[in-house]
Order: sequence, then structure tokens, then C-alpha cells
Amino acid sequence: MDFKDKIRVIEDFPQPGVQFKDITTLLKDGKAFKAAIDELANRLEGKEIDLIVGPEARGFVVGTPLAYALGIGFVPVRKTGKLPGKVVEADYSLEYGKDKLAIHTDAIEPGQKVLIVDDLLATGGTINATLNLVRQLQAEVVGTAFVMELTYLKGREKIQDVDVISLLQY
Ligand SMILES: O=P(O)(O)OC[C@H]1O[C@H](OP(=O)(O)OP(=O)(O)O)[C@H](O)[C@@H]1O
Ligand SMILES: Nc1ncnc2[nH]cnc12
Repeated sequence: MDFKDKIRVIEDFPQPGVQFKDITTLLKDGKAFKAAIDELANRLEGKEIDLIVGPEARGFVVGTPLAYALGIGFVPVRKTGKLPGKVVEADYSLEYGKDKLAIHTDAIEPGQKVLIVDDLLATGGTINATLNLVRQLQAEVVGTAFVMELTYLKGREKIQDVDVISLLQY
């Protein structure tokens, strides 16, 4: 399936100069949504993974069905102030802003093998902050997986030592 056909592109959102890649049009198409999750699961076949970690909010939408498909657990990384337990935090900036991300300190055991999942890799700010959090918990990052990658923003360069899977590239 050509997943690019299912993504709506909106100019100048949320600010002038940003070309927003809207995944909602893929998500509402049940066949395309299933095919995207199945394709990610296929690409991960043979990889040892204990847990998927996904950043709020679109990382949940891709990460939780993928965790379900692989029969493994899911750990949310949330914007600051949302998690009720003890957390570690990391600042980050992305294509159109900055924020702080947090993870529960007891969400991952040291040495567990973690795959980080999000809908989209742009500047790499979000994924890099998520990597930082997972590493603070002494987990082993076995890779990252995305539906989309904006290659012109060179996010891969921020996470050079980590495997990147993306289903479609701009
Ligand atoms: O590579 P980056 O430049 O960091 O950009 C990618 C991030 O931006 C979007 O999330 P956003 O922060 O807009 O939040 P949302 O998922 O809550 O919409 C997207 O879902 C990624 O998480
Ligand atoms: N151009 C973009 N489209 C959709 N989500 C994004 N997150 C960061 N940059 C984005």
C-alpha cells in the first residue's frame, strides 16, 4: 500500500512555513491503519523487544497498536505534569515549539530492551528527549520506528547510534 496517499498535507500549520503531515486521514481508514501497523510489525520481526515507549500524543496512536500486535507492553512518555507517579524529565524542542517530557521512573527495569515509536520523525527533538529519558532509566534502546520521516529536517542525525525504521519519507 502507498501510505503517502493516505496522509493529508496542510501548509502553514501550526505556523507559517511548516508543512504539516496529518496522520488523521490514514488513521480513519481502517485498512490503511492496519496495514501500517502490520508493516511496522513485519519490519521488526526477529528483533528482541521487551517494551514499546511512545511519546504523547501521536506516539500513543502508533505505539499502542504496535505493542498489542507484538504482544508486549507499552510505556507512555507524557508532556510534563501529566504522570501521577515519580518521574524523570527532559527538555526538548521540535519543528514548532518546545516543551518538557516525562516518564515514570519505575516504568522500565534497567537492561530492558526498548523500542521507541512515534508517528513522525522531524527535527528529532522529541525522539532524542525520549531516548534521553529511557537511557536515564538504564534501558537498552534497540531501535526507533515511525510511520513518517521528514528527511529534510535531518532528525536521524540527532540519533546516529540508533536504528531508525520509517514507512514513508518526505
Ligand atoms: O522530530 P520533532 O521535531 O521532535 O517532531 C516530531 C514530533 O512532533 C509531533 O508531536 P507534537 O509535539 O506536535 O505533539 P502531539 O503528538 O501531541 O501532536 C509528532 O507527533 C512527533 O512527536
Ligand atoms: N511537519 C510536521 N507535520 C506533522 N507533525 C509534525 N511534528 C513536527 N513537525 C511536523
